[in-house]
Amino acid sequence: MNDDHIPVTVLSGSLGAGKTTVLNRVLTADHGLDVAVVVNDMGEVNVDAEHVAKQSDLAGDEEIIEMSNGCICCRLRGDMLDEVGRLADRREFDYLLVESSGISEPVPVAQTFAMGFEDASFDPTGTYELDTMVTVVNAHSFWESFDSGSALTNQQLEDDSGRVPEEVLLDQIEFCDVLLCNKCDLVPDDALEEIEVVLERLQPRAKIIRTEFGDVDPDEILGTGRFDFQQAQDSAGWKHELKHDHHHDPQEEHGVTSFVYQRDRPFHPKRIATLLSDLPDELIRAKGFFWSAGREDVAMGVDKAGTSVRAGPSGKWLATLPEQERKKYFAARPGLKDDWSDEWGDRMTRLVFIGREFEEDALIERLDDCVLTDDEMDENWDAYIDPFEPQERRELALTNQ
Ligand SMILES: Nc1nc2c(ncn2[C@@H]2O[C@H](COP(=O)(O)OP(=O)(O)OP(=O)(O)O)[C@@H](O)[C@H]2O)c(=O)[nH]1
Repeated sequence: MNDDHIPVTVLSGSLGAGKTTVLNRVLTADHGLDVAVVVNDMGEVNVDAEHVAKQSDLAGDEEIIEMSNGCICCRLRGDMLDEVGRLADRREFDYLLVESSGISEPVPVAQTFAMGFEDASFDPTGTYELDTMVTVVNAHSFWESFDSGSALTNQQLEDDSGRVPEEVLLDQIEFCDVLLCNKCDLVPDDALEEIEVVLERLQPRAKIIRTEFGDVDPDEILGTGRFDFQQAQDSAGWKHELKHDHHHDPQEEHGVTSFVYQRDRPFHPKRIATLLSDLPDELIRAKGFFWSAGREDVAMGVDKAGTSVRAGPSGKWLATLPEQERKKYFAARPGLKDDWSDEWGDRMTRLVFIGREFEEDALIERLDDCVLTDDEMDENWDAYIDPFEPQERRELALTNQ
């Protein structure tokens, strides 16, 4: 921690998860810090900021900056920096707490503080230091979504990039240092254990803390020094499982299962597209890439968050790169070569599935039915219709709602 930098904690979490409640708790707690606050509301009126000011009974010299009519992860990125730059000029506070809107993507918000933003007049890197990324999870709606076997949230708002709340919530969970499992009073204890297992599977690095009405010890979210951009970026459970694909056997705990599906033969494009549009509802997360026969140029990415499924071209196979470039790539990433095949290079399938009470054997069998048969291996794959790349769009969003 740089002593002359102002530490920053960012609170994320879906709408109504309890971010403002946590913020108020922290502002009224006795931690000896002068905290300045940025509150990002999406609505016309800055309800939260008014609420915070009222509830926390802030003295006139405390600072609350309201950012509304846009999201600090996209449209208001530069504006937020201008504001915190002005704040820093006065330096009458020693901690900055940011409540992002429910639909803010955490990565760009973190990047804004950790690396600055090209369009902004203020460069935060000499003044601020990102200390802790906190995600508040609404345990009650998270749990209900399990039981309904469907969405992780039932809000239908899309953010500016057209992503649905479930995808954003998963980003918020997968990219954070501390997870506050809030509204625990509304959920029975055994369900809480299950929720924790799911959260751990999705995000093994984060510290998980159960809260009711945001009753967290401020030390758990202020001045923790836990944030590390690279670690946060690499910390998603699915990345962890892919990288340490030590266990292809399903890992089961409290009915929560995760496993890596890996095959070196391609899928039949039509069959895998059909399967991807009909994945079990109990699957909370699917992520990774696969080889679709006929697409020896690009890997297909899969991203399932709750009910939303996206599948489409996600990057060239390394095997398509010129020898020199490929060598450089491998040199920088030892260990990557382990899976290389003489015939097909890195063309292969590696998919991580995380779900609750779903029948993994049945899913594995269905996936295996999508893999090319011996006869199909000898066919002309170019004749297959590619459902993953329609004319106008590079990405096909398969949404099975
Ligand atoms: N039962 C229960 N209610 C809670 C808890 N935490 C917060 N609430 C209530 O849930 C509602 C939403 O809480 P907020 O703190 O405003 O949530 P938020 O995440 O800031 O919401 P947005 O700013 O709209 O995204 C409020 O009515 C809170 O009083 C909790 O642990 N249990």
